Amino acid sequence: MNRIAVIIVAGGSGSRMGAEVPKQFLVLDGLPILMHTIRRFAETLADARTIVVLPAAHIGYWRNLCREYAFTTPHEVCEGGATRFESVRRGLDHAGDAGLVAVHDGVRPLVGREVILRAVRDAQAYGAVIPVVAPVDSLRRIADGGSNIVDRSAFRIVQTPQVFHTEILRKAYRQPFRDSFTDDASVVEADGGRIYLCEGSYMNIKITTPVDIVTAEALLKVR
Ligand SMILES: Nc1ccn([C@@H]2O[C@H](COP(=O)(O)OP(=O)(O)OP(=O)(O)O)[C@@H](O)[C@H]2O)c(=O)n1
Ligand SMILES: C[C@](O)(CO)[C@H](O)COP(=O)(O)O
Repeated sequence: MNRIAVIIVAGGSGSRMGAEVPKQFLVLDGLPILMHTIRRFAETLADARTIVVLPAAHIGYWRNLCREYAFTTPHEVCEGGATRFESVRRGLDHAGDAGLVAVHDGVRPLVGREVILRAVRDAQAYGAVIPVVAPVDSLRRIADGGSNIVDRSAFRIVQTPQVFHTEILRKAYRQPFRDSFTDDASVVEADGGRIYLCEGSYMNIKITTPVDIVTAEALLKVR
């Protein structure tokens, strides 16, 4: 396997969660969310270099949390930016000479070993791989003051880790930011890259609003 760098982006403010601290620091089953996430990768990719991107104002807070929870899983810390795009770009500066880079949301603490290994294996072959799941609800497009049903089989819900050959991701992240860059795949695609899909997991939720905390607590019990 190529050497791999894991960039865990946790530089956001968690505005939709509305908590007193950014959601990545909230405690889930006795441990801050971000520590669950880092552990999942350390357990699965023991030799990977792990870079954790944090809000500049919370780096000291994180170091205190690590002491408080006696969290010793190895990781490097770097300062994030105003957007996820900027945070990933800064994380990439720390990826060194790894052949592959996996970018994962710090707020997806339930990511499983199978999804991580599948994305990494497929990225070695295809260069740019993202995990997805099929929507389980009906979908409607809002248009012209009304809405129309769309064919849900034509859509997939996108997750992380998104894994790339490092040179593909580095080149893509030299582009100027666009509002359409919601994930790493959108950045690579805008640079002319082709994105391959692999199977994600319905367990791999992104903690975004308070209800996700309740869901994640429940899911942790069944793992
Ligand atoms: N400037 C930013 C914004 C987001 N992220 C990270 O990208 C991931 C996915 O973003 P999201 O769920 O939108 O997190 P927030 O931006 O923190 O949430 P919100 O949009 O509700 O403010 C999170 O792990 C978040 O910390 C980041 O590293 N740097
Ligand atoms: C990267 C991501 O988690 C893939 O689903 C998602 O695009 C992040 O979106 P958000 O707007 O930052 O919540």
